[in-house]
Amino acid sequence: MKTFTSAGELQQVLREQKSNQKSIGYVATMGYLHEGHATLMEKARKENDIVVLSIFVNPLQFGPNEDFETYPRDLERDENVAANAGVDYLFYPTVQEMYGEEPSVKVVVQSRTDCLCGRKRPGHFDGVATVLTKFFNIILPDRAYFGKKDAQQVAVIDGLIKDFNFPIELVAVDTVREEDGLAKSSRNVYLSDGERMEAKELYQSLLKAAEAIDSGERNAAAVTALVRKHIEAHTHGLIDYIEIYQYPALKPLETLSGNIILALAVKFKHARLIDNITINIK
Ligand SMILES: Nc1ncnc2c1ncn2[C@@H]1O[C@H](COP(=O)(O)OP(=O)(O)OP(=O)(O)O)[C@@H](O)[C@H]1O
Ligand SMILES: CC(C)(CO)[C@@H](O)C(=O)[O-]
Ligand code: BAL
Repeated sequence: MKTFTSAGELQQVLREQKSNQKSIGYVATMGYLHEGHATLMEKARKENDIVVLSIFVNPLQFGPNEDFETYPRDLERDENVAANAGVDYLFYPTVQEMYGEEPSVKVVVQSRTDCLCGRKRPGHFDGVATVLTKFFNIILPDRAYFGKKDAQQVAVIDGLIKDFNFPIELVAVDTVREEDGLAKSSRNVYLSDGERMEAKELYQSLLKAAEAIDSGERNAAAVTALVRKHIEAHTHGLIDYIEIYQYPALKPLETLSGNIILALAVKFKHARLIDNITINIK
């Protein structure tokens, strides 16, 4: 595996690979890699000639009171995980390399952002879309791999790829979980032991809701109330949102039908966790 910090140098190497008809799979991350990330890389490894991984904690997608400064970082450890997962090229740019003194252009996402994390983190998806536009242009991937844990992000990137005509196949990968069901996340490292025990209840609450839906519950408010009650009873976390939408359109619905997403965000002391399930109601 070769690590690049220069966009120009990586771009040159990848353009040569493309001219040799090599297919390129791309995994975008903010680092502090875990098995969720490894699953994306391994899938990219199976489906492409070349695998590129980026590690970049993107300041544009963090709000002023969020955890940009304290986001966990460990390049040496990440290089090992990436090499073991079969990554060929690791791109690890500085903020200066990506944006210079100040970005002069940004991408604004116009739809699917007035709910969930888009509403709670104003400007977040503009930052995500801006940095991915740059990465897509630098890397020119054939396929790009993203996790369904960030389901709203997948929906927004789908729009970005279609609207800007990127010739990229978006591959959405199922959420990888700990044994007790907690979605793997770089931010889990900031949970105290007590919070870590409680955090498994997030997924349990979603499973409980899925059971209720399976048994015939079709009222969206009743389902979110059930999830709220479970989380309040079993954790000290602060609920940021529990919402249900059509997926991937992210349009509201009162009576459940078709493809839906039930998503939540809960704040613990030093970590805000998200999770979701999607269900196809026949
Ligand atoms: N548990 C997981 N299963 C599958 N994909 C995941 C998982 N966690 C993260 N990903 C995906 O990995 C990519 C990079 O995500 P990122 O680096 O933000 O990791 P993260 O663990 O989600 O971090 P955080 O939860 O702290 O935001 C995204 O496409 C994300 O959806
Ligand atoms: C896609 C991404 C790497 C863009 O910074 C980030 O939002 C993430 O890690 O999901
Ligand atoms: N996986 C989402 C990146 C973020 O929390 O900013």
